[in-house]
Amino acid sequence: MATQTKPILYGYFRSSCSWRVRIAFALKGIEYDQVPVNLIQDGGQQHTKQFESVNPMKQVPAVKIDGITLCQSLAVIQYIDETRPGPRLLPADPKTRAQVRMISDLIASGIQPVQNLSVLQKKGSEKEQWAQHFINQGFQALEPILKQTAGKYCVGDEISMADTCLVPQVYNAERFKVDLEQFPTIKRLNQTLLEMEAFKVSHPSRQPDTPPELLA
Ligand SMILES: N[C@@H](CCC(=O)N[C@@H](CS)C(=O)NCC(=O)O)C(=O)O
Repeated sequence: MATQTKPILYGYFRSSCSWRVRIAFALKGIEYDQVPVNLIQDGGQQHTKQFESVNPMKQVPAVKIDGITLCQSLAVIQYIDETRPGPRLLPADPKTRAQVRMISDLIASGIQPVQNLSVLQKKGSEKEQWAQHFINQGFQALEPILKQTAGKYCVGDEISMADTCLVPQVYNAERFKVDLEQFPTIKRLNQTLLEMEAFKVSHPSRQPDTPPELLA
């Protein structure tokens, strides 16, 4: 059950997986503290012994909440959905819930891992082309699925975990110069969601560890 202590998010301003959790916290109106883990500086602070004791996967996000430490952004989001009031991020209806999980997993398991920092670091000068290729390939599948499921948001007209995954992935797509004109549904949903306060306050350009030159 919820305690008085604020959750602590170990994250990085530009990490799409951290942004998913920041969106969920904002949608639920949960106050939290942030501990920045700079994925680039000094060879990556995710590799320190200190952080390894928080998340042995050496990835962000990790969250300390209610006396436990959780990693894996979707597990965190589902935990806060199950324990906190506010908009349901996993709908009650089994069919729409399955669609929310399908879209979230498509992004979180099918797209983001192949363009993760540790993968791109192995690709050297090929990294931009590699990331662009796999995000593009993932979006080719995501677009027709979203065309079927979307209303105002990814699944119907209720905000959900799928939306917390979509916007950060589009942010990565833009970084790697994926042509979003090919994906009108993804583009429309992204624009709609970015208008929402929860997506604005959690944006990479507005975090405590955002470098001054990138602050919005
Ligand atoms: N499945 C994990 C993935 C976490 C992940 O890949 N995090 C990235 C940032 S978005 C990371 O920490 N990368 C560090 C690295 O590749 O060294 C989740 O959803 O939380």
